[in-house]
Amino acid sequence: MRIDVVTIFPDYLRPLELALVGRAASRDLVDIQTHDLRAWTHDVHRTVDDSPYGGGPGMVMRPEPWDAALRDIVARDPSRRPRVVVPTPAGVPFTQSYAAELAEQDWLIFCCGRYEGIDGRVVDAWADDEISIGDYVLAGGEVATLVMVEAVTRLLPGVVGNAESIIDDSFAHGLLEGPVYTRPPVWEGRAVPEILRSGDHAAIARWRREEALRRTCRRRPELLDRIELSDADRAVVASTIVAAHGGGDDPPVTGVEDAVTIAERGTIGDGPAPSGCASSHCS
Ligand SMILES: C[S@@+](CC[C@H](N)C(=O)[O-])C[C@H]1O[C@@H](n2cnc3c(N)ncnc32)[C@H](O)[C@@H]1O
Repeated sequence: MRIDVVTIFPDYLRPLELALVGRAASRDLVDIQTHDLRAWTHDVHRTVDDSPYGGGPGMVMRPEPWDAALRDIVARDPSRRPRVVVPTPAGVPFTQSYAAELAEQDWLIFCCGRYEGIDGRVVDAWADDEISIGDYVLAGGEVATLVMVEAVTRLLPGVVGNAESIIDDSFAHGLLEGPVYTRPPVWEGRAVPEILRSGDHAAIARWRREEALRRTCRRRPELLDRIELSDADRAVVASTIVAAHGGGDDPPVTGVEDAVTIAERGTIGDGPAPSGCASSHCS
């Protein structure tokens, strides 16, 4: 995959030279090029912004340098058509499935806005995607691009050594991943759940599924509404909700719809663990 990033702060993208993404680049699994938008300006001050039409605070990035930069970069490989991504808090939420979709492309260009953002006309002319990494406002698109490039790159074939770890990640099956443990077996008086040391792989898989369901139910119950749940899954969800209510006065819970309803009422939280849960995170 080829990735181009256009920014007025190329040094901000230097983390892409490090760790997993840096290693992927050095192994030619991804080719990442960073470009300084100011290279496509023609005035002595290398101006990329101007005041907003209609008044108001801040500055807006002018369309001409963006258009010139994108034309130039695209012309470097006429045989391919890139997918152009503009990070913006006003965009569509970035998710794991969005990352997977972008990982299918063979060329991505990220356009890092600054100030009040990029002139809407050049966004309309070029952007295939306008993506938000969350409901908060950053100072620029560089950090959002780092987030997206890392999430996409680790899905490229060969990048993550043990590809199975990707398969079990949070969101891969629509659930949050449960807690994980390593040696020592007891740390500061806290023991690793016995089941994980049992060698019974079927029981371990079941336990992990249940932990994932409990955690998702407590922290992101709306995710449960988007996936198929077996009867066994539903029983885990129901017991989690009952436990979160102290096993108490609420009517019996029959399914995910109830979980979501209760969650929407704001009455479910990281409450007490369902009985039988061995994880320290559940106690
Ligand atoms: C200060 S923000 C502009 C915010 C803009 N006035 C708005 O409210 O939508 C400057 C740049 O940071 C980037 N940015 C800020 N928050 C972001 C987010 N949550 N997701 C993606 N990009 C973001 C975008 O590139 C944006 O153009």
